[in-house]
Amino acid sequence: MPSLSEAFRGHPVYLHHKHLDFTTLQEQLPDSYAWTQPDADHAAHYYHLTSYPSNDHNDDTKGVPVIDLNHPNAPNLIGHACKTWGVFQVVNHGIPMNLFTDIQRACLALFSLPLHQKLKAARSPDGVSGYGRARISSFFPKLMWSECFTILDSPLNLFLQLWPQDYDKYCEIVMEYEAAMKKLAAKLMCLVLASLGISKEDIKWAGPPGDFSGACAALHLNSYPSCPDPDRAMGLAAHTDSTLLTILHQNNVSGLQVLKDGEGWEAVPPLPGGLVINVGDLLHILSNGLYPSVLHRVQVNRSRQRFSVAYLYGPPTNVEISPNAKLVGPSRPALYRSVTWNEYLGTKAKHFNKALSVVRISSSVNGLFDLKEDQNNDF
Ligand SMILES: C=C1C[C@]23C[C@@]1(O)CC[C@H]2[C@@]12CCC[C@@](C)(C(=O)O1)[C@H]2[C@@H]3C(=O)O
Ligand SMILES: O=C(O)CCC(=O)C(=O)O
Ligand SMILES: [Fe+2]
Repeated sequence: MPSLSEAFRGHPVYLHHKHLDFTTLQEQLPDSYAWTQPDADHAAHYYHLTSYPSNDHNDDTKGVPVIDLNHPNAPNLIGHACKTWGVFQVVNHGIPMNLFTDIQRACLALFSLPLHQKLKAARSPDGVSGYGRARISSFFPKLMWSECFTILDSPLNLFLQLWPQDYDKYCEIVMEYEAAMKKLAAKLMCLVLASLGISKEDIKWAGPPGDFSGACAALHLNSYPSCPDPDRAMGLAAHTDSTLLTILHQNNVSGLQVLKDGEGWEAVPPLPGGLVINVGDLLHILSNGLYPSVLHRVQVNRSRQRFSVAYLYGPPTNVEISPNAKLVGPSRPALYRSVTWNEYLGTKAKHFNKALSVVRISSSVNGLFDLKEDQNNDF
């Protein structure tokens, strides 16, 4: 089976911009990072930075759903959240609080290293793991106010380059975190599938015990340093993840926003001990468009560094994912052709937010119109 690290071999992304040393950029926002012009009337619509209104309401009854995984009705609540939002937060998920403290400590240690040290683990243009900018940077003329480490399976090789003497200090934490996420992701998959009326037995790659042990995943550690001019900067531009599910832990600094159909950008406030679950493009395909992948972005702020840890979870890279037979019928034909995660990552590397429409069979043939996808095409 090709590994995730082979997915980009044919689609190298050259991120040849120089600056990454945010510690030297604290006085004034360099033009290369300015997504909006000062005083420009058109600023509000520049690069869709705020082309949808932001909903800053503090109404607890609205906003991204928070779901207690121990709730007897959890599958239905999850199904409703996936259908209407493409994102939800979970509590009572069984991950001990100290694991979050530990992984956030690892983030602080990693991102606090001097730039020349971090660059020893720099990601190669056709590679997946290592230090650098988000791969999506190559689709934008401006730089994002963030840096990241991507880890596939063991962090050992990466950490050996960063801490030749002390490499095992954080290895254990990362491995423990990945193991906990793998277990939680399998549980979430069962709940999501149940909400679609699909059983584990319908998903061959889930394996006979139905533990999804063949799943593939990447751990993506993000840092968003404090920014001298946050209104003109962009932490991470609007994108969907190519995954089945993404499980995200954020430190106690806000910044994540999701696009809600017809309502605009909604903040996803950090919840102590909570985890954000995003529907990714592969679940969008598997659910035949019933659970749309969520467009999300990150805004930065003037005073506090934000860290997030994304567990990007998908099937074995060579398994064909297609709309599940139980969700396809005369009244709802298959909207997507089948793709492997490996192939889809290549499509995403080439077409970015248009990747879903590239694998779409044909909206006009089916007489159906997928609003969400059309929004994505604007980016
Ligand atoms: C498995 C993966 C998904 C991802 C590409 C990657 O190989 C590792 C990084 C992931 C990430 C995180 C930030 C947003 C994103 C679109 C990107 O550029 O890198 C996702 C990729 C994805 O989901 O397609
Ligand atoms: O930092 C965040 O909250 C979001 C990160 C993200 O979207 C990603 O890593 O894919
Ligand atoms: Fe994301």
